[in-house]
Amino acid sequence: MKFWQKRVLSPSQPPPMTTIEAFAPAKINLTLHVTDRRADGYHLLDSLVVFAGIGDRLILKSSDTTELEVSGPFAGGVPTDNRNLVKKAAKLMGATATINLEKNLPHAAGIGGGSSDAAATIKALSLLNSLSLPNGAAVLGADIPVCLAAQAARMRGIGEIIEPLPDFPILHGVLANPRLPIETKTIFANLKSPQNSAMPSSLPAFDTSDDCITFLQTMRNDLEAPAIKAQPVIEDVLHALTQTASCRLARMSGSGATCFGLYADEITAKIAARDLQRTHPNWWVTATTLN
Ligand SMILES: C[C@@](CO)(OP(=O)(O)O)[C@H](O)COP(=O)(O)OP(=O)(O)OC[C@H]1O[C@@H](n2ccc(N)nc2=O)[C@H](O)[C@@H]1O
Ligand SMILES: Nc1ncnc2c1ncn2[C@@H]1O[C@H](COP(=O)(O)OP(=O)(O)O)[C@@H](O)[C@H]1O
Repeated sequence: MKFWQKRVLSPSQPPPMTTIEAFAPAKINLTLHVTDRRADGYHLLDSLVVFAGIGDRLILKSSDTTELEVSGPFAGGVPTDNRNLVKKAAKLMGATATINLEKNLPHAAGIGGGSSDAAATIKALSLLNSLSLPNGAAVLGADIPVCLAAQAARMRGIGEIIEPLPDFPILHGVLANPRLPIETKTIFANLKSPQNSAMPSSLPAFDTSDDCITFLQTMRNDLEAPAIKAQPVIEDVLHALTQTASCRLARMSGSGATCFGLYADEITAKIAARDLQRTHPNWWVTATTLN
């Protein structure tokens, strides 16, 4: 018997270690219309969601136990115990792994960092262990279904109804966060009225990014007002984005505090990001694609 045959056939031989890298992009709510509140307190949403070119990065290695190490510029304050959505995702999958999470996104920031990490973990563990994707992943959070889709989509219900928009144009944006965490629950609780108009039942065709921005200008984020009330600096972020050269639209994402500006092209967005970072050195500012 050749040595390699022996290795394959020996039952005492451990399986070869398998490693997978995963990208967890930031989620951006281009619109966020809150249309009603359910009896259980959760709100019905109508939201146009896209994903950024920037995000967290994960490395998962097969292991008999789950260990999580968090590194990166936003590691501080992220729980590494069972409260971390990555660990919750592994538990939901019934799988174990050694996981390194490089936290590049600010947390509690309205850009679904934790949800995107969890969705990336679910997909990576399904590949590592030949498991099918679970149906009930939404138990981990309302943003999990859209983060599993990880593509431009209209999101409705409390987040469980996902309609992918495959031909969505690439937008060029700037993300800006004043480095103040915001608790999603508090912002929903401070909403004046849960009953607001939905987006049009059928969305227009977005042939170009320009078509899309023109449409977005007529839409809203209903959580903007309660978020500004909780953290008035958000108004400064929106104002500063609006003031950048050639900004076509400035709006808050999710429950905040991250806001985004939209621009006609990559170079305009990069110049806006550079200028905004110069005038507000303490904010987190980045230019990115969105789609
Ligand atoms: C607002 C959104 C918009 O995409 O984004 P973020 O600001 O979190 O990024 C999401 O709906 C957030 O999703 P997620 O962060 O997963 O929320 P969950 O953990 O399920 O819920 C946190 C709390 O937010 C409130 N909540 C959340 C979703 C929803 N449709 N209605 C709600 O009222 C509830 O009070 C809930 O207790
Ligand atoms: N992997 C994770 N990354 C970031 N935050 C996490 C993670 N797992 C759990 N959390 C917790 O979830 C909370 C919300 O984080 P995040 O998903 O970034 O915010 P948001 O829902 O506003 O987009 C944080 O305050 C943090 O304590």
